[in-house]
Amino acid sequence: MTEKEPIRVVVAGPRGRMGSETIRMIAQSSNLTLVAAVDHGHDGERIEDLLGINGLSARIYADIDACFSQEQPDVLIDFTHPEVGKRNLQKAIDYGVRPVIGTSGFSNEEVENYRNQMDEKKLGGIIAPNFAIGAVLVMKFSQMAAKYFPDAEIIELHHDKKKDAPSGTAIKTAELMTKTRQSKKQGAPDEKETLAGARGADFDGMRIHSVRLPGLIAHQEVLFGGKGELLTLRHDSMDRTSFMTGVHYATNTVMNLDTLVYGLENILD
Ligand SMILES: NC(=O)C1=CN([C@@H]2O[C@H](COP(=O)(O)OP(=O)(O)OC[C@H]3O[C@@H](n4cnc5c(N)ncnc54)[C@H](OP(=O)(O)O)[C@@H]3O)[C@@H](O)[C@H]2O)C=CC1
Ligand SMILES: O=C(O)C1=N[C@H](C(=O)O)C[C@H](O)C1
Repeated sequence: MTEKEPIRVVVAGPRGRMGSETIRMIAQSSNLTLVAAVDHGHDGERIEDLLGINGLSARIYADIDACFSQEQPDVLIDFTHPEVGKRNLQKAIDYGVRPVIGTSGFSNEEVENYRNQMDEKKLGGIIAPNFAIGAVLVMKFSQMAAKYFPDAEIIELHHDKKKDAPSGTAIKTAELMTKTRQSKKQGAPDEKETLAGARGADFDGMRIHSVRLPGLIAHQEVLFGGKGELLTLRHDSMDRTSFMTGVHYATNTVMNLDTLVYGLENILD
């Protein structure tokens, strides 16, 4: 019996909170192999020297074109910054590398554009605003609940190094809720903010609030109010390992896809 070749993975953002956790996950995986990393500095260095993980001799490239043409990876995993993630995804499509994108900041129009390009090439990939299984379940449960409770508010809470607000997860949750929630402007019709921003961001009349504090990792609460009752859905990522089951699963799954999927919920059984 022949052993299956491991999936050849490149990670963009290897020094980051998520990129470094992803590299630790790959190092422990029996069917993934890290062939290189893409960083905007540290060109030519080795991952083991950069992260202190013994035995990971994968090279770091500052130039993604050089990385893809020399290493010929199967999959790119990207945890960088919104603008960088978009550039890297486009490069992955150009080189026929399957993208697994965790970086936030993609609009529906952008996803559609990348999907059209990938459909033409029959290239599999995923953009997932959140790879934690519990967070994905909160999104799905919120979609169910919004049908019965159109009055809802999302509170997302993150560490104070996070660059974007609201979180990609909160936006995706709100988008899923619009599939079942009757559109309405919430709160008193004549409500007035005496301090700008007090009522949070407006998404189809529903409010999203972003909390940023040291000590937090990634958390989300969705509150649904009805006559005499309140339903609260909450998920907490206590540690970035919470995202790794989803990243590993997505990396395996994109090998058998021929389109771009938006959201981990679309590939879970
Ligand atoms: N989908 C999911 O489940 C999750 C998604 N995220 C998202 O992932 C992204 C990264 O988060 P996080 O790891 O916390 O952020 P970090 O800031 O810790 O990491 C981002 C890394 O990308 C590096 N970087 C910047 N430019 C480039 C470039 N051109 N090429 C390669 N690397 C580059 C940064 O380097 P430098 O600091 O030198 O600029 C940094 O090391 C965010 O968008 C976040 O919202 C986060 C957690 C879970
Ligand atoms: O920046 C983070 O940390 C996270 N970002 C993602 C998002 O914007 O939703 C996923 C998770 O919430 C952690």
